[in-house]
Amino acid sequence: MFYPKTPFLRKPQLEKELLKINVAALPELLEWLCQAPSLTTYRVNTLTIDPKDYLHKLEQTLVDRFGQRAPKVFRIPDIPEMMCIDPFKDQSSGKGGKDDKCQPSTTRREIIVDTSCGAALLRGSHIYAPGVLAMETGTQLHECVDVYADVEGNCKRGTATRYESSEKIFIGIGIVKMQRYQLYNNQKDSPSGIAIQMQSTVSGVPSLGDLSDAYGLLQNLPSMVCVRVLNPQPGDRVLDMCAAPGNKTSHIAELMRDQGVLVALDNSKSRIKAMQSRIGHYKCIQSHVFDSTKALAEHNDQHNDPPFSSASFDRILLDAPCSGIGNRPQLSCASQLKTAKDLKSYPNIQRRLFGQAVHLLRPGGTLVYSTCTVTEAECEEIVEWALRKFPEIHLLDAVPRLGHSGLSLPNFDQDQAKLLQRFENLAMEMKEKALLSLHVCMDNNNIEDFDDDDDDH
Ligand SMILES: C[S@@+](CC[C@H](N)C(=O)[O-])C[C@H]1O[C@@H](n2cnc3c(N)ncnc32)[C@H](O)[C@@H]1O
Repeated sequence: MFYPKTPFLRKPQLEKELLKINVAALPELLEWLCQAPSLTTYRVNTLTIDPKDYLHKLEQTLVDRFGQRAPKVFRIPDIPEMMCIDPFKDQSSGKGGKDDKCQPSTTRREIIVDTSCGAALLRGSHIYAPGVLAMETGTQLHECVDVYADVEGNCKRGTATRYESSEKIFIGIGIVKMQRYQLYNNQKDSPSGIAIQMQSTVSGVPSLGDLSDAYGLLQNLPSMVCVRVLNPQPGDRVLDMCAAPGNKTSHIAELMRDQGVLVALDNSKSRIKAMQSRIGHYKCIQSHVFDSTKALAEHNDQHNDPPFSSASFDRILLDAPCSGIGNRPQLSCASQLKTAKDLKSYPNIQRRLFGQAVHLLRPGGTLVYSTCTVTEAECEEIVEWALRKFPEIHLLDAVPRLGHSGLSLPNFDQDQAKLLQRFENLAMEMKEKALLSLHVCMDNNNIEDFDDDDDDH
């Protein structure tokens, strides 16, 4: 059964480039990137529900769906708003996020999806109507089908015959909820709704669909750690420099108990618009379409709208645009990465954003820098550059600590690297970590009016 060992199967040039700029990109890392994390995590909106009540609600949903085989839900003290579902917890079989019982059958008909849909299925999603690339003629309602992802990208939407390819990835087994005529024959309206309800996948992650609602949001563990490291408090003045779609923004607002000012910037008009419709009800959030590389005003007048005066924020989150290679599983490489030039373009914008953040942070404030990628150039090298460029800042331990240390570099020793967090595991023993991310806590404390009472860390 074919399963990729690198996300760069179709882009070997890019893989070569990555290996050049990232010594950590060993074959194990590439293989790990192709695999889905086994942990599913929800963040509870603590302004609308008590996490204990949400836990019971989630447990009930799992029992209704899976009966006695329902996976365990658990919480950890450091992030009480996080619910973790791990099908392999306390089990000796299926270790490492793989369900060996989920196998294809020559007697079942096939459904083909693209690799981004395939990745979502491995994390527990169902297949929605627009995602079905191929369904064989004669496929019946409620029929059990094998689902494959097309790595080559050659399968045309509406294909009615079996799609032959040596590089199609078996994803799992599903039940048909929509037939061909519903998917492809309707000229007027584009089809919507669940077309194939997944029963099981090779990742072993329960096929629950997305249970996000007003009480809980499907969100990866490192994203939650990131906001917990920022440690926003009610009444703070916080800047989220690259905010859309606003998943970390709403977490910050909830930890602030919706009290204080949370400025959310993003340079994408459509993404800010979508974010406003989702989280516009928080009183503390002020969102703007704005280029954060220009967020610092030339003159220090009072500014309510961007650009802002220097030292005007207690805490800043810089969740930077990045190459996105750490978003697992990567069945074929991140859609924003087309060429080696794309890969090399990110450190430049990350440095420009970082420079603005340092000036906007008040003395004694906290800055968290995070990415969802693995390259040293976008992670440790950015931190090493910032420490050299801005002697007024220094690293603080990123707590709570659920990831590993960062990587040490020639000018960035192990003691410094230990203060960072990297959610990546080359030894493969911690597959539950969702995506890769790196956090830097900064505290520019050598400025004269440093407030000693502010004991953030
Ligand atoms: C990693 S995503 C942010 C995800 C978000 N923090 C969350 O948790 O939901 C990076 C965002 O940076 C935005 N972006 C890219 N360049 C920017 C810039 N110069 N100024 C502001 N936002 C920018 C992109 O539009 C994108 O929405």
